[in-house]
Amino acid sequence: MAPLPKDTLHFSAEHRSFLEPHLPPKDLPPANNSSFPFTTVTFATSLDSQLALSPGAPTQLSGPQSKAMTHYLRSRYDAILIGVGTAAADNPSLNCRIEGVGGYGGEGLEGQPRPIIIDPAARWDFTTNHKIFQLARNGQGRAPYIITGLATPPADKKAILDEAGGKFITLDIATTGINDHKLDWKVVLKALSAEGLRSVMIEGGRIVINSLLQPEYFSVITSVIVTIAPTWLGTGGVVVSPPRRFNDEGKPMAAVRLDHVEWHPFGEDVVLCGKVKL
Ligand SMILES: NC(=O)C1=CN([C@@H]2O[C@H](COP(=O)(O)OP(=O)(O)OC[C@H]3O[C@@H](n4cnc5c(N)ncnc54)[C@H](OP(=O)(O)O)[C@@H]3O)[C@@H](O)[C@H]2O)C=CC1
Ligand SMILES: Nc1nc(O)c(N)c(N[C@@H]2O[C@H](COP(=O)(O)O)[C@@H](O)[C@H]2O)n1
Repeated sequence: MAPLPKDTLHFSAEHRSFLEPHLPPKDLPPANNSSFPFTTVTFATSLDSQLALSPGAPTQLSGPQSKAMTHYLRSRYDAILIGVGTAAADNPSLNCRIEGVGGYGGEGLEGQPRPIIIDPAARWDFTTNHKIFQLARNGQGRAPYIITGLATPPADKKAILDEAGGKFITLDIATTGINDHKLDWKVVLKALSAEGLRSVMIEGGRIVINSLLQPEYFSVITSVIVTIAPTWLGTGGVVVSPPRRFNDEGKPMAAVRLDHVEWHPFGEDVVLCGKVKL
């Protein structure tokens, strides 16, 4: 057997049962054009609700145990979704590095999620040297699908995607001003189902999460899994804080609340699982 890659991660069986009620069932039926995928919003945050020190500064919040948990999650979803801000800032791998999945001791690409990047104006400036494409070439991850509003995306980028096994998916976008593109998340999720993707974990960043955690989308969020790291990043970071809501009398109320909540310690971090309270 070929040696495992050096960055292979391990996640012990004893922690898996805690997560199970919040994950897609292993026997999910095939997706179809009118279904929504099993959708989990999942990210790592600081105690001051920040994803990173700044949009251009990749910030390790998860400790080793919760990082392994995130990779176990990646093995359980058909797709993993981020915004172009994250793609541009982090040059992420967006693969699963848990022992036993494809490229890490397993067969083919089994257990590797499809990366989805929300890029309405096709501004992500990628080359074949970006990690995601290197991993796809090495058989350690899948090539991305990029969701855009452009009917004709740039030919050079399309060629890179085609060669790697990825593609652009064009959707209708409401444009409300320069650099202000708004995709309807229900349209995005249905488009993933139409691609046969039955489940998706949405990792971030801030704009993605804050736009998704709004009442019109509560019904399509199946679960929420948040890693909380014992650190304050301080002012000026990338903050998760969805828009404030107001009740019928115009009084402010919480933007979102979770119920069916469970907490689990992973090393120095704690992982919160729950459902959006409707
Ligand atoms: N700690 C963690 O778990 C995670 C941390 N991060 C961090 O988050 C930061 C990036 O966050 P951020 O800058 O907010 O970027 P995002 O990844 O949220 O991407 C934002 C961009 O994606 C497009 N987009 C997102 N939502 C929509 C929508 N509903 N409709 C249309 N377009 C949309 C827009 O592109 P356009 O501007 O072209 O219109 C928008 O500017 C990075 O620092 C990264 O490290 C990211 C993920 C997880
Ligand atoms: N779970 C989690 N913990 C952190 O501390 C993080 N910074 C992130 N970031 C997300 O993971 C992506 C990087 O993934 P790869 O290791 O490159 O596969 C990053 O782009 C964020 O989406 N997540």
